[in-house]
Amino acid sequence: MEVKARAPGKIIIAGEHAVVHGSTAVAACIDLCTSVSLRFPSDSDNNDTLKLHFKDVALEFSWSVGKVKETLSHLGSPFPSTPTSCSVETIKCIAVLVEEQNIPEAKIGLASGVIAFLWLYTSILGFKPATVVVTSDLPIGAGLGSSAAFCVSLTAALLSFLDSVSLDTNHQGWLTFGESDLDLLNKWAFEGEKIIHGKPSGLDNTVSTYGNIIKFRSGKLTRIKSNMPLKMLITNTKVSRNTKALVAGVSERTLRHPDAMSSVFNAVDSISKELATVIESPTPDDLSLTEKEGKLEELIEMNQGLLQCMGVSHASIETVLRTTLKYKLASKLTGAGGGGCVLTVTANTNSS
Ligand SMILES: Nc1ncnc2c1ncn2[C@@H]1O[C@H](COP(=O)(O)OP(=O)(O)OP(=O)(O)O)[C@@H](O)[C@H]1O
Ligand SMILES: C[C@@](O)(CCO)CC(=O)[O-]
Ligand SMILES: [Mg+2]
Repeated sequence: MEVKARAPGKIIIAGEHAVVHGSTAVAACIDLCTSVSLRFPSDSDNNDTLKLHFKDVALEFSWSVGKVKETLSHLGSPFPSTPTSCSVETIKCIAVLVEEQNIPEAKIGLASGVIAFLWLYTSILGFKPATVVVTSDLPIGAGLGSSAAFCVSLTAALLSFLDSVSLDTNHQGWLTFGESDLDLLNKWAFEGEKIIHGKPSGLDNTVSTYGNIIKFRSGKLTRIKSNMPLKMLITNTKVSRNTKALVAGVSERTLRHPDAMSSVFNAVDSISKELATVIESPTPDDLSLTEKEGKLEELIEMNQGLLQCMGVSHASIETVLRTTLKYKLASKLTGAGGGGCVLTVTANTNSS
């Protein structure tokens, strides 16, 4: 039996990093997805292996299910309906299973994704042999939420085997989860993100799980209905970075300058809220569209300035900003920054 699940990546239109510290953020999913296929061997295969294949980075892992069980069975897995954090001790136990796989030094950054896989797999399905294959349209580690899309698509594939989860409505040939199951999916995916990111806000997994455009603050999402066309260009600087390290860097700066950083986070909160209002408000004519686009561009520029204050911009991002400014286009980094992707508003009525 084989199941295939997919989940989208995202752009953060406003509020990254500040959202980790309690500010509002606005994010939208994009039509680039990560897909996970999960296949159980037939009884006649007499197979005792759990295999994981990261196709995009050409890495294959395999474990004897007996060995995985020996390492983790004391936890009482599976506990699929109880999204549970992976403790530091358990991460250490799983890390031993990952170290045995001898990941080449150049790809060692992917190890946290493998730990997240083993935690989600064993917590939801227990100790069963299977082959899991991961492929993605998304650049990995570039700010478009590849880690969240991985956690959400993997969790969706795993949960689809539970009797309690009902998959019904057909959406473009894919079955979807019902509202209460989406909540379970999102909570488990968040546990995976915690292993990869350290201290995620939950924004990325939430927008990947629920889709469309959302406003998000302190773990709570509000769906947004856009009342204007939103045209954005995404530029990948191809400078690789690591979200966990960037988030930790902002927290350290916050410890050094608590008052100043608190003002920065408050300003971002106001920007995200105003941006959401602009997107949602009615656009009766071309004149109001031009006015709204102007506001959107200004808010994007202001958010970028504050991201610079947080210390997460990068020379490669500044180069894209200077280039788009030549064409009077507003840009900001999207995701964790430090390289990765830049978002540019390409307004409909901008003729310059
Ligand atoms: N297709 C994939 N194959 C294997 N591992 C993946 C894949 N997609 C994501 N990952 C895991 O996610 C990690 C990248 O996550 P990271 O949070 O640093 O970047 P991102 O999610 O792309 O950007 P951001 O968090 O800023 O949106 C990788 O190191 C790997 O562990
Ligand atoms: C940098 C950050 O705000 C977004 C990463 O896409 C981290 C998070 O919200 O978890
Ligand atoms: Mg990520």
